[in-house]
Amino acid sequence: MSANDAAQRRVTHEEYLADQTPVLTAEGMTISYEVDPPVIAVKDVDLTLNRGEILGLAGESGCGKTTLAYGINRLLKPPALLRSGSVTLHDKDDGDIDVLALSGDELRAFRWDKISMVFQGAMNALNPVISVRAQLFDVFSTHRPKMTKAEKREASEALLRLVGVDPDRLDAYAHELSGGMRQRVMIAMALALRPQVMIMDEPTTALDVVVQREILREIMRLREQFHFAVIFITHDLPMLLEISDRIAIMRDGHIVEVNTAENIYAEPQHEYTKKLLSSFPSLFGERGGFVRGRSEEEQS
Ligand SMILES: Nc1ncnc2c1ncn2[C@@H]1O[C@H](COP(=O)(O)OP(=O)(O)OP(=O)(O)O)[C@@H](O)[C@H]1O
Repeated sequence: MSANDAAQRRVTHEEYLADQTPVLTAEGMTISYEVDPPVIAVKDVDLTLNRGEILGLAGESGCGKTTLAYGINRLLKPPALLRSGSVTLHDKDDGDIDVLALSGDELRAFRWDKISMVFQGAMNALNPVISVRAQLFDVFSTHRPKMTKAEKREASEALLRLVGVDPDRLDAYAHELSGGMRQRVMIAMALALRPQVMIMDEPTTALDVVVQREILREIMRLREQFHFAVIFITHDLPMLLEISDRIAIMRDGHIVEVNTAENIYAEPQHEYTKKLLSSFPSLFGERGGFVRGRSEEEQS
């Protein structure tokens, strides 16, 4: 094989995985909604997230993506019920943590610190009547009680700068911010304690395309800087192909295929993946490259 061939050869999923270290493993996850009749939303799902990796979770509305994410982060509320499964965080400091065994206080300490979540529609997650400052301070007060007020202010300002929000917005309330800014503030909160895993559930879906792309770029840049891993949930497969290292395709509660983004695009194995890909005609034109690779100027 020539050097050129080797450079161009796509790696197989196995080759890709051989270079990776898992940060989160979920096994045998089955989650139901105990209504009449019960809805089994997630069916015997296994999912491994590697350190520093962006794993896209794609699939059409109602296939169980959000339910799986909530199950992994212990956010399920009745009538949702985790019927079976295990979730292990392979913590870089404390070794393996059995997430499902954490008690109330342990769980509060764990969330945001080890795994944080950016929800669909930040307006629901941010409290509209409390200032951005108070919400960021609250994360620090709960998890880093020794921090002084000055340290919290400094850290909060630095976080806002990181996500491209002017620190003078600290005194603003969520309802005074644009949708894009709210989502950035949410990302800042999720980054506050430098978690090893971030779960992002449709974090940019409600935003216009320009703001969406800006925020995706920020997420990619921050990931390079802080090496967190991301489970990125969306039904927008073209976007996932741009930003993800690997993609898991979910359908009707099952993960039907997982592979590197390149292999999912070039050699989809499952019929449903093929169908999903073909439902985005734009994929068969020139691919975007808007987040990775080319700069704005090069694209224009
Ligand atoms: N509270 C509930 N009671 C009963 N069924 C529910 C409830 N919440 C969700 N479901 C069902 O569980 C299944 C999975 O829903 P889920 O929200 O996880 O899907 P999703 O892939 O995240 O969809 P979307 O992209 O629309 O958010 C769906 O069939 C949904 O109707």
